[in-house]
Parts: sequence; C-alpha cells; structure tokens
Amino acid sequence: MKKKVLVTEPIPSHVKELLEREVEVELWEQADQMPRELLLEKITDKHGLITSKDQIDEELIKHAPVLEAVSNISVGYDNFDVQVLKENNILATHTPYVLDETVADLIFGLIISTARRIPELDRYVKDGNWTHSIDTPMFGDNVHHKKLGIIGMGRIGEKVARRARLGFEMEVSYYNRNRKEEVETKYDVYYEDFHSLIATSDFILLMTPLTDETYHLIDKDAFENMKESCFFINASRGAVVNESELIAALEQKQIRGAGLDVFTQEPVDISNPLLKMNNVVTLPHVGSATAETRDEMKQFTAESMLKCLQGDKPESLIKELK
Ligand SMILES: NC(=O)C1=CN([C@@H]2O[C@H](COP(=O)(O)OP(=O)(O)OC[C@H]3O[C@@H](n4cnc5c(N)ncnc54)[C@H](OP(=O)(O)O)[C@@H]3O)[C@@H](O)[C@H]2O)C=CC1
Ligand SMILES: O=CC(=O)O
Repeated sequence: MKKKVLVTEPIPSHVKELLEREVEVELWEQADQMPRELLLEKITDKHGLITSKDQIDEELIKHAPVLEAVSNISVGYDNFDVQVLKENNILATHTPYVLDETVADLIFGLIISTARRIPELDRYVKDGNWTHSIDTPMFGDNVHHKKLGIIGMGRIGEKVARRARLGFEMEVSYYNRNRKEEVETKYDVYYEDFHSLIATSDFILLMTPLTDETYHLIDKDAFENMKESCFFINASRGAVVNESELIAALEQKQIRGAGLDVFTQEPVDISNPLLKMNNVVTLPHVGSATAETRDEMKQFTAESMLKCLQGDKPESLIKELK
C-alpha cells in the first residue's frame, strides 16, 4: 500500500505527478491556509506533510501517529518545534541553496528602492506631481561605495555580499555567530562585532534565522546606536526585530529609512504605522517569489519528501537532525 502525503500549499502539476508515482497525495488547493482543525483531522493517517506555514508542534504530532517526515517549502523553519520532531523521530527538511540568488536579488532591490526612494517617486509621477524638475527634498542617497553590515552571514548573506562588493564596490562587514574566514577571503569582506557594525554601517541587513537566540535581536538599544543616515533592511523574519521599537526609531528619526520584506504579523495589519511612512519600503514576504524559483523549491521539497519516506536522509534535512 502506498504511503500518504498531505500537501497544504499549491504545487504545480509536474510536482504532483512526481509525488503520485510513489505516494498517495491529498492536496489543499485553496489560497487561504488550511484551517488548523482540518489539518489536525487530515494528518491522522498521513506519513508525510508538505507545508510552509503550518506550526509543527506537539499538538500536531499527537494527532499524527504514523507521520514520518515534514518538508517545508522554505529555507526558514521557525514553524518547526525541532525538539518535538527529534523526540518523535520525525524527519524534517527545508530548501537551502535553491533560492539564495533570487532572495539576494530581492534584497538588493529593497536596498536600492529604499535609498533611492523608488516607490515614493513612482507614486509622485503617477499622482501627476511631476510638473517641474525635482530638487533636494526628493533626492535619495547613494548605495555604491557605502558600508553594508550584514547580520547573519549565511547562504543568502554571502550572495548579497558578492553583489555589494562586485557590483556596487561597497565596503562589506558582517556579524555572525561563528566567524567565517573562508567567506572573508572569497568575497573580501570582514568580521566585525555586533556593536561596531551597528554603529558604523550605512545599510544594515538582517539575515539570521528566527530562533530563541535571535528573537528581538534588533531593539531600541540597537536603533539608538545606528547612524541617523542608516537604512535598515530586514528580509529574515519579522520577530528578529522588535517592531514597535523600529517604528519608534523611524518616528524619532534615529534612522533614515527601512526596507522590509517581513513583519511580526503576516499578512501585515493595514493599521501598522510602518505602512504610512514614505521612508519605509514594504513588501509582502516575496524574497523567493519568482515563478522559476518557487517551482524549483517545490520540486526539491517533493524529492526530499520521497527520499525521507524511502528511508533515506536527504541533504536538505534540517541541520539539527543531521
Ligand atoms: N524574506 C524571504 O522571503 C526569505 C527569508 N529567509 C530567511 O532568511 C534566513 C536565513 O537564510 P539562509 O541564509 O539560507 O540561512 P543560513 O542558515 O545559511 O544563514 C543564517 C546565518 O545566521 C547566522 N546566525 C544564526 N543565529 C545567529 C545568532 N544568534 N547570531 C548571529 N548569527 C546567527 C548563522 O550562523 P552559523 O553559521 O553560526 O549557523 C548563519 O550564518 C532564513 O532562516 C529565513 O528566516 C530566507 C529566504 C527567503
Ligand atoms: O521566507 C522564506 C524562506 O524560504 O524562509
């Protein structure tokens, strides 16, 4: 009898066919997330779950007596309770590497849009305000030759560093839990302690995963120590920043602006003050959202799931289970 896999995200037909060659597939094809109650009901006879947003915690595992593997269609896996997965011998995979370049492109888009005020100027033109040459009040800031500080020099951080050094001749420093000397040599970047990076960067990019250690890593204290001309860019997870303290820092002009792909609450609430600020560029969590890359991530996730259900340990296993 074939094993059963529940997929709570839309997948292309070729990925569905790939799965169906080996397993019985149940798909949730609606745009809204599968309601939790329904997920708890559906998971009871499933051997595999392919997801990207569902919380994989003790409650879910209690409802899943035959579950062998969970695969996230994302590289971040802060929706997994890793300890519970370990205790129950459930394999868990994610999508490292396949999205790095795509996310790095988007991050550079955010850096440039924020510094050069692209969305604000686009609205200015479309609203019919371009009646004479623009002057100082509408000018932006240079990106090239400025200093970029990357907090979390991982797979994606490295791709951003390469773009910054080669394309924009920026000075690039990084702060990371572990120092990475091979990356320093490869991309001509340097390690800096957290406080020094915060105090001296023109652009600060946050790129760590969300963990107990990184929760609210960037807070009031960090914003107070940033340069007034600093642009803060977050493409990691909303909760790595204390969002109300970010709002206060922007209101008090402690920093020049922010580029945000992620928020504490997603989708972001329309009343969030960040949405009213011209010096804040907001995106709906789209780092990896190109058709090619999302397709590749889904294919990779399906292959990972099949390997797990065949008793193999794929390369994409989360590092805590290796
Ligand atoms: N906006 C979007 O659409 C996307 C967002 N993301 C987010 O970006 C995150 C990073 O992705 P990726 O680059 O692939 O991940 P990696 O694991 O390759 O990189 C993360 C880096 O953060 C470092 N780090 C972890 N904890 C700390 C800490 N407490 N202090 C300092 N540094 C720390 C890690 O250091 P060490 O080497 O010591 O482990 C590692 O170098 C994902 O977890 C996800 O949340 C990813 C893709 C798209
Ligand atoms: O946020 C996206 C991811 O892949 O992680």
